[in-house]
Amino acid sequence: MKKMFINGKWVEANSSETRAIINPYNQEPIATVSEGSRGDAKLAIEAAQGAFDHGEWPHWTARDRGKKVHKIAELIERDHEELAEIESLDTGKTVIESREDMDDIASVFRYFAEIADKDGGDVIDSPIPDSTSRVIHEPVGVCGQITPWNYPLLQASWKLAPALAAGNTLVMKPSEMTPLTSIKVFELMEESGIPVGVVNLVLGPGYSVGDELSVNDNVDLISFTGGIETGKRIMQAASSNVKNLALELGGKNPNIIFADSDFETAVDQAMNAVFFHAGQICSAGTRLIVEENIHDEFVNALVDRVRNIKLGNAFEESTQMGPLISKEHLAKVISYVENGKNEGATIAVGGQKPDDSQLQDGFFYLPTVLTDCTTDMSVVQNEGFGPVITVEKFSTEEESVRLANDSIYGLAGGVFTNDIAKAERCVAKMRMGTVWINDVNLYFPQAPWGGYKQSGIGRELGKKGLEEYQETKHVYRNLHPSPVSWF
Ligand SMILES: NC(=O)c1ccc[n+]([C@@H]2O[C@H](COP(=O)([O-])OP(=O)(O)OC[C@H]3O[C@@H](n4cnc5c(N)ncnc54)[C@H](O)[C@@H]3O)[C@@H](O)[C@H]2O)c1
Ligand SMILES: C[N+](C)(C)CC=O
Repeated sequence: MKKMFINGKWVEANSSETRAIINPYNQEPIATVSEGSRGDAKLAIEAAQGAFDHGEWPHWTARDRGKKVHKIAELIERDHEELAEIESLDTGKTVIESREDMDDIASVFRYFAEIADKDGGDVIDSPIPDSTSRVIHEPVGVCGQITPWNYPLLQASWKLAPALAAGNTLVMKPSEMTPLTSIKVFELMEESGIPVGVVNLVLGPGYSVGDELSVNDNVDLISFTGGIETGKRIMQAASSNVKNLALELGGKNPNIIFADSDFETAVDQAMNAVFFHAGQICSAGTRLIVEENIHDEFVNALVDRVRNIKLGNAFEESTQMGPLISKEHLAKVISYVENGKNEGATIAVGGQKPDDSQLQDGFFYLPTVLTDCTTDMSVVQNEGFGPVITVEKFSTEEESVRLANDSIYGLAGGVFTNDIAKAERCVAKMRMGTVWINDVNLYFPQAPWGGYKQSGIGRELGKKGLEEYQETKHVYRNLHPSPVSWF
């Protein structure tokens, strides 16, 4: 049985409760893990608080913290294949995708290890004679970190690496559905020799463990990645002690396809945008906005290729798309497409579970293209988080951007055109945290990631990703102290 990591020890839940973790490809159990509760979260917060208030970690030099974060990267690189296999068993995503995730994860630890000691603060030109003024960075304190099931370890790495590089202590709660790679990385962090109490892992549900991290007065920062409704609840809970707050929420991401784009590339990337990991990606390009004079040709080419996507077991080389995460999520995707149909969308391909007898034990849904879509439809406005793409038409550049921005979300989007001036005009008007020109779904540690509008607050990755985990202190020094004699 897999346990939780609290104050340097692997422990069972106080209640002794457990949870079975299943493979979404065939519903077979792959592990049993401890199921923590509010009391376990409180113990972990106490441990993190002790390590912050009385431990050595926040006082290590940034260079030494960087070395430790490099060590964690080295251990992840050593166990790369094992981690990738666990991630695929747990999520159903192809092992090729999981291997790429593990490369990205090691790079994230390397990046924050590198920049840990690169910004020692600023010297200010003080406007007051005979004084000095400087700005320094300090860790925020105890960080609560809550992660989703779709990219379990990748999203964890975006939180763990900067929090550690900045000198914080932390309690992480992974999704109850996919905790296995997070457990393994906590084993690696223990092996790296990180001081006791600095990193703590509590497993269990959001309503108890996640809520305790959000509401507890001894947590100084809550960093959450997940759905918009949960994000709103966490924001309210975090007001209890005015916590620092970082929210990475959902997206309903448009790709604008102009007639002058490279046709084959645009069709190919429209598929990459949405069918990786069966569309269970926050930045999945689930909305195609296609110039009307190529609309029909584009849809035909897309549908021809979508028909041939191979569904299957994550571990077979020929598999291009795995299952959805759970029975409940499959039911949500089915009803999402049904709603689209009822609102007038046409199913050009897909729109049902596969017939293939080999896929009946998994939570599979066929890659789906919905045409005749308009911006007011729920399938165009709501995040479905499945392998479903909607197609809308536009006739002018101005209209394409207006449609793209017609959303409560603002996570990411794309523009496909060979007219670079046109692309830049669109980019300037698109209200999204990331815009790709002639590409989709790219992210790397050097560039910040996050959303406009209801897609979130704050940024992960890049220099800003470290700053989320730092307080800023102004230090003013009077070089000639003497009475002011005001009173
Ligand atoms: N913006 C990004 O970078 C990004 C990245 C990955 C996923 N996401 C989003 O995540 C969502 C899918 O993930 P999900 O279904 O796991 O999301 P979710 O909101 O259901 O759960 C996310 C995490 O929050 C916990 N949680 C649930 N209720 C809670 C509560 N009341 N208090 C505290 N924690 C609680 C869950 O246990 C889980 O660990 C999608 O909307 C997707 O777009 C966003
Ligand atoms: C942020 N990203 C793209 C890695 C995963 C989103 O679900």
